[in-house]
Amino acid sequence: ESHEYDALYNSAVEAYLQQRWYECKAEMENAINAYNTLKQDLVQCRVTCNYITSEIDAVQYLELSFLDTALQRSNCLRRCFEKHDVLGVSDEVKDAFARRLPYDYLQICAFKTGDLELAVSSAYTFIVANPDHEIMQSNIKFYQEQNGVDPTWFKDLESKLYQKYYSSAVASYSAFQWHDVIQFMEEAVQDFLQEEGRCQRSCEGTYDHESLTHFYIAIAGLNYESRNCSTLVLFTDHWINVLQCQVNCEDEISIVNGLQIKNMLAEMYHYLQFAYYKVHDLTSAAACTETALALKPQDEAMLKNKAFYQKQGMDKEDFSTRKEISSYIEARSLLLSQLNFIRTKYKFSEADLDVKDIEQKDEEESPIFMNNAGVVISGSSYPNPLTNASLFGTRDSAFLAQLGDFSSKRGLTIVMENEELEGKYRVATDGFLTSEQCHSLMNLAGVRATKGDGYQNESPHTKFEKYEGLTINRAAQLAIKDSVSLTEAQQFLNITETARTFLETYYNLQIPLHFHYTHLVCRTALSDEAQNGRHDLSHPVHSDNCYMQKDGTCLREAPAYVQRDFSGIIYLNDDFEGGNFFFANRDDSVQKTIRPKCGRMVAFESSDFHGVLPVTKGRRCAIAVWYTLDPLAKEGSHEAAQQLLAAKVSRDQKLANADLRHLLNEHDFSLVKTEVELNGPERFAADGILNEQQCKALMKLANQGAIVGDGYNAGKKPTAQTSPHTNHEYFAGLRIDRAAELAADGTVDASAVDLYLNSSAMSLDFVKKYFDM
Ligand SMILES: O=C(O)CCC(=O)C(=O)O
Ligand SMILES: [Fe+2]
Repeated sequence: ESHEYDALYNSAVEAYLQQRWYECKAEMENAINAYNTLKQDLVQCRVTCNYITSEIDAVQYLELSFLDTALQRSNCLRRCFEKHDVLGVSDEVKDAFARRLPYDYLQICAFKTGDLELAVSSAYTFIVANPDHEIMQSNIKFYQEQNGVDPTWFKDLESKLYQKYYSSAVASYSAFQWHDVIQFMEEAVQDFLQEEGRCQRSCEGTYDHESLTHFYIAIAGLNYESRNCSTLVLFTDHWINVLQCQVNCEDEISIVNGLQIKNMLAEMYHYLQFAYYKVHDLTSAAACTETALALKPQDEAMLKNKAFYQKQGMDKEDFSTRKEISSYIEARSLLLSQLNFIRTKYKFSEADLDVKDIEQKDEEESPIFMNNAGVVISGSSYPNPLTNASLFGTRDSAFLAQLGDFSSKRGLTIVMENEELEGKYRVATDGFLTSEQCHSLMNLAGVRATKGDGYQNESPHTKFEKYEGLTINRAAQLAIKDSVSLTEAQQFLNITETARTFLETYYNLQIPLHFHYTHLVCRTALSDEAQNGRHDLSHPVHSDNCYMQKDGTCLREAPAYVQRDFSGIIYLNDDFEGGNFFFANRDDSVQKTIRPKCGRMVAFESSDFHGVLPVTKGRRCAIAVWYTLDPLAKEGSHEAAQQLLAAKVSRDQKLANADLRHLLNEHDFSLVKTEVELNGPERFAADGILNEQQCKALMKLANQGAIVGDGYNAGKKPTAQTSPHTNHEYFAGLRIDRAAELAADGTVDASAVDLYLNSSAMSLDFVKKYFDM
């Protein structure tokens, strides 16, 4: 059956499809209004029913009294939802609204009916949530170029109050309207906090309908001793999701005009303290400074401000965190500790439970290792580009054929994919290298991987292994100096390029994938005796683009390499013990291991938790490549290395010419740059054509014989003009024929003129030989 809200939306879409523009416009506006009211009702129900659970203490989660309360709450919600008919909307329609699709339709229908203002704001509202939508981008451009379009029409119709206030406050700040900054920003703060509360209420959503009632009924029917354990795990999983969603709320809403604002709350108090200072309200300024610090401790600017206000005579009492924020922080830390509690306390029972998750862990010993990347940084995360669905093409038969073709042409075999590797974007592929190639790359690593390149000689991860690293750039540098073989360095580059194009193809990416960083790494076990008492990993569980938190989440924020989207590790050997790669669970335990072998690549989303089991015997080598979708973040050195090697090839080709080689050797000339480095055909740079002494002699010749205009005003008398190019310089020349005349009448040194003649002849010879003429 079709629900009321679905019907409204679908009928508007239908009108659009049938080009009934006026109806489309009216109905879509209706649907949008109805949906917004619905969202408010939904939150209101949760607020109303929430008091029932609000008293629950974390420890009570296991108690029956909690289940009792939960059941009451569930009933309250159900009554409220029924009253407002808030369940009457399908997931598809919910999704459409979440993606702001209605504004895409509304934009067209409004335009067709001549309502340019609504068309413009709809387009803008849509692009705010879909910034990469190309068609809408060009629509926006089109509207910008239309006559009679008012710039204020480009506004976000879905923008929340706090977003409007925030924008107004920032605009007032730019206009030095301090009182307005205060007024708007104070409103923005209040509404931000309310919105954060609404967001938290919506997090409780996923379970409210359908399964929630069943679930609570199921749980309430059991007594404490005989409770069904898998139901409890189900419940725990759900509750973790809810808490996690609530923890994320702050970041989730820290967006203005489609832009993520880092530490938005702290930022607001930053504006406030400044505005209060400007209106000479130092007490409020001090309080806002302290509040900003409570939200973002160690903020340098704010610490300086505090010192400044102290100097202005503000006392300790003046620096008190504002009440709304102290309670906000308190509530937030309670949330975090609940999340932590439920994650750790509930885990213990899992060992006794017969659930799928646990069975898998038994395949492999699953040691719990400490992760040493527990850096906690507050603030908002780097947005994950992979959430943009339009990034990936459809995996239809045409695509599969193309992938098959690509793989077979290069001798690649996909051996394990998402399903088997239990994740998203995970793939293991064999055949990237032949055993000769593996050999020669291991040789490259062995001969030249040096201390300080990529990593130190000592492993950054464990004292039980030695660590060698070689970056792509250094490999190229070494090849230039003939310290390593050019072919090996080229292989290093080529293999990463093949891997890159493979992943671009495999993921069916609609935009290019770039290198972010590349290096070759070998881990070697120290002696057998040295392995005694070893309990650590070769590479502790980590993520390649974010910081793992104690609570199992991951903070994608600098200084983590936030731009990394995919990781690919290409293995060079398997004749070592231990050293399996593994994907990790959120508690650092092993989820799935993969045995390295020559030519095998394992690729995954960089945020995935993973690590390397201890290498207990032998040497394990791999090429690690990180990729980014952000063209601005692409690895400069990868291209530089490619250039260097190409330059080397081109130079080697030139030097294959024996005449040129001879000339270079004979005169101590050196070829510095060729066409490749100079970015164009028939160009070169060479050193050593003249030595220092010769340069001095020619400079002296110029000083004695050069005159204004010579060479440029040939045949004419020197003019008053100082330089043919600029009025700010004196420009003098000495043609070779006039130099000869001057030598003949003794005005200049004849040997210098000889040198002038010889060196130009030499350069002619060089040019002829270089270009093989
Ligand atoms: O060598 C491996 O298998 C993984 C290495 C890794 O995860 C890393 O370097 O970030
Ligand atoms: Fe990694």
